[in-house]
Amino acid sequence: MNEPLNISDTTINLSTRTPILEIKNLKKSFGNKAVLNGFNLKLFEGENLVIMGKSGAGKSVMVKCLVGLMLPDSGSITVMGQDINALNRMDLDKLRTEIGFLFQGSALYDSMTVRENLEFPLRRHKHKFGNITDTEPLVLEALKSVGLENTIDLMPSELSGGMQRRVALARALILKPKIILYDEPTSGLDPITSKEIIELMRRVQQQYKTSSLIITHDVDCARVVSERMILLVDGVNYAEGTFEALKASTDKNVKAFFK
Ligand SMILES: Nc1ncnc2c1ncn2[C@@H]1O[C@H](COP(=O)(O)OP(=O)(O)OP(=O)(O)O)[C@@H](O)[C@H]1O
Repeated sequence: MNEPLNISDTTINLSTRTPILEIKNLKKSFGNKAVLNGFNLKLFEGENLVIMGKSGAGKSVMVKCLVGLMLPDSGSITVMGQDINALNRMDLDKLRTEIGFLFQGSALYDSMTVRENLEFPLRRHKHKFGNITDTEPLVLEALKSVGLENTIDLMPSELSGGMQRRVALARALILKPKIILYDEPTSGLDPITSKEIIELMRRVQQQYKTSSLIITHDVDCARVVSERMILLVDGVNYAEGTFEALKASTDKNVKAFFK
């Protein structure tokens, strides 16, 4: 296994921290095309970890393996100490409530109000909070954390693209996950709305004390939200370090990310 280029930064000390999510030696090929070639990752409690990779580098394949939508050829994924490939459906479903997702297309259900969209995960994962008869306080709390409590009875079509993404984040937060997985959280948004989402991601982390895995192409987003970054090149974690340390690197593959 190749060691990643460790662009060290003395301001972060990882040895004292516990990984909440760990990917070990993940491999996935399609035919004779190796997409993930022994990818490793540790997400520590309370950190914002950004993964950057060029288009086609295998970020989506990695996310699909992580959420159980795709089986890796080999390697392991451990979430809160549990190997996800060893879990039965029920236990996997339970564990999924500890991970909130904000995907690119984070589609809200068009035919449901904002309230109903947020109630959906509460009803689906009853085991987490029990059978809640009054969902309104939880719905309002989640909407408040994204600054949109006044949209509770609106339809998604009445919201701007940025507001829809914030509601989708509220829907991810309502189950109080320990980990949030953001896949291209700013894609398709104008620069001002992107900035709002980026600020919100920082606030959410402080308020909910989540650990976040953020997959993005957006260098600005990476600069603002990342505590640490991993650059995915040729199916492996090519380089790791803080944004500033990586940006200062003279390695040509690393420099290519910051042009
Ligand atoms: N189901 C599949 N069958 C065959 N090849 C696939 C499949 N899924 C992904 N690939 C291939 O794996 C490679 C990595 O794809 P992936 O979607 O993970 O890239 P990415 O890093 O997410 O790119 P982007 O930033 O453009 O979304 C691509 O070459 C893609 O064609």
